[in-house]
Amino acid sequence: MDTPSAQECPESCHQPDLPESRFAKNSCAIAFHQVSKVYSNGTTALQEMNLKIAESEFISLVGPSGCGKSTALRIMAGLGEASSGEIAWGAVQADVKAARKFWQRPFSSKLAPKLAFVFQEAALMPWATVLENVRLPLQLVGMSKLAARAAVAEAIALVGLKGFEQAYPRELSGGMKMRVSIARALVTQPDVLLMDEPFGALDEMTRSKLNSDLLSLWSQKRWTVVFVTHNIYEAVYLSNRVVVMAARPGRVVAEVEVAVPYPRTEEFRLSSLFNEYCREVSGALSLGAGF
Ligand SMILES: Nc1ncnc2c1ncn2[C@@H]1O[C@H](COP(=O)(O)OP(=O)(O)OP(=O)(O)O)[C@@H](O)[C@H]1O
Repeated sequence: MDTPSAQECPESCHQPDLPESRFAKNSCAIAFHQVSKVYSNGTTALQEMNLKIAESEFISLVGPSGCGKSTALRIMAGLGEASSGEIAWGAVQADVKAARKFWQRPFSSKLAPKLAFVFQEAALMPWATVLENVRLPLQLVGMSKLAARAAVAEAIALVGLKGFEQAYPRELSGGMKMRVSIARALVTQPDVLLMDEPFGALDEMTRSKLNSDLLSLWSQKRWTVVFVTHNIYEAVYLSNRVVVMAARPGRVVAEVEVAVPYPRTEEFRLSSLFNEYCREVSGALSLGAGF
C-alpha cells in the first residue's frame, strides 16, 4: 500500500477543553490501537498499546526506564515500525507498514500532519551559528535563505534567543542550547511536537524556566505535544493528561487527567492540588511496577 486511505479518526478521541484551538473540535491527532513492538532480539517493548491524543492536547508519557516511552514516540514519528496494531494520524489512517512512507511525504503534503522531534541532547552543529542551526530543517527541504529568513527569525524570537543569532553553540549554556533545539523544531511550524526528555539533562532552575516558557509557547501555538519525561512534577505541571506506563512488557497502566486550566502559575506548582496529582501519578507508577 503506497498511500494510506483517508478515514475518520476514532470518534471517542479524548478531547480536552481547550479554548481557541486552531484545530477542529473533537479531532484526533494520533491514535494507537493495540500497537505492539517486538524488537529483533525478542524484547517486547510495547504490548497492545492503546492511546488517543486529541489535536492541541499536551500529554506526557511517564514510566520506568525500559517501559517503551521512546519506542512509542519513535513509532508516532514514523522513525520505527510497529510489529502489529493500527496507527492513525489526524484524519489519515495508516496501516503500520505504510507508516514510514507516510511520514516521508514532503512538508507540503495536505494529508500529513507536520511533525517535529526534540531529543534530550540538543544535537547542534558546533561549527554553525544559532541562525544556521535553526535554519537547517528548511535548508534540507530546499528552501532558500531568503525564503527561510522570516520563519527562522520568528522561531528564534519565540524561544527568547533574539540577539544570539550569530552565536556558536560553544558560547551558549545548556538551557540556551535546548532553546535552539526547540527553535529548530518550531521553524517548520509543526502540528505535532514530539519531545523525548528534552529537559532531562538540565539543572532544576533551568528546567523549571523552560517548562514555563514551553507552556507559554504552547498556549500561543496549540501544537499537539507528546512529552516523555521521568519527572512526575514536570509531567503534571505541563500536561492535560499524564499517561503512566509500566515495563516488561511496555504498556499503559493509567491515565491521569490534570483538570487544571491554563495558564498554569507558580501557585499551582506550590498548591496541595498539584501534590495530589503528583501522588496519583506516583501511585499509578508504583502499582505498575508491582510495589
Ligand atoms: N533497537 C533496539 N533493539 C532491541 N531492543 C531495544 C531497542 N530499543 C529499545 N529496546 C528495548 O526496548 C525496551 C523499551 O525501550 P525504550 O527505549 O523504548 O524505553 P524507555 O521507556 O524510553 O526507556 P528510557 O526511559 O530508559 O529511555 C527496553 O527493554 C529496551 O532495552
